[in-house]
Amino acid sequence: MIAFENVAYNYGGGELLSEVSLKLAPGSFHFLTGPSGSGKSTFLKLCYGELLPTAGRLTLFDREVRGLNRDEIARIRGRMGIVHQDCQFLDHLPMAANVALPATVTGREAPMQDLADLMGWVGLADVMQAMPPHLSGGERQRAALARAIIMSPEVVLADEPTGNLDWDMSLRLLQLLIELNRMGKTILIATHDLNLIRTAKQQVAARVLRIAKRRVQLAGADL
Ligand SMILES: Nc1ncnc2c1ncn2[C@@H]1O[C@H](COP(=O)(O)OP(=O)(O)OP(=O)(O)O)[C@@H](O)[C@H]1O
Repeated sequence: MIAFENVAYNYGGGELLSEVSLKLAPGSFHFLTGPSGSGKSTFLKLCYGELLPTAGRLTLFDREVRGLNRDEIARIRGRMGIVHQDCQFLDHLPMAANVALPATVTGREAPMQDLADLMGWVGLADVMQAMPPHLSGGERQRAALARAIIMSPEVVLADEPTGNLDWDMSLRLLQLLIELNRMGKTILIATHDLNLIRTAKQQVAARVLRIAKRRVQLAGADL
């Protein structure tokens, strides 16, 4: 589904990631961890085609990304749901409209009932008509997850989705991601919260990728 073969990435100041070779299989659950600045967001951006490798071969849904045109990359990205580190919303639109935006902009408007079901699933049924500035951090993160999955992606990539949340809210968000995985979605979460990883591993066969010294490698069972 996502396959790195000897991939490197370099923003121009020397290699940030080197010799990355790994595969994310369909239905798998991965965490990505590593120190601040080690390249977690960069790795995720490679996974969704925002950045292209500066060396090596990266395959997304069986397509080598280098050589794809913008439309082809956009189609691949349409099969992925991305929860960004800073979940931004359009402040002049109610939450339901914000969540529905990926559907609206592609002209495939989500049926109102589907939208209501999705908002209910993330626990935001009561704030569908609220404006974004009135939401708490936890509500915003759950709305960002809802927005990421409204187009039924096969893969969900989340960049520090619990970064600003308290533990209870982090667990709630984790639970939603575990449920998505049980529905068959491939999940990759960048986080430096080891407690979150340990908690998840009690419930799913999550594997942990760790970035260290520019390499991305499977961490041992010590986590
Ligand atoms: N567009 C860019 N141009 C140049 N350097 C960049 C760019 N984006 C990120 N970097 C640098 O690449 C390194 C890795 O950044 P990245 O955001 O991938 O790390 P991270 O592990 O996600 O960090 P954090 O945990 O703090 O979010 C950092 O040193 C950062 O300054």
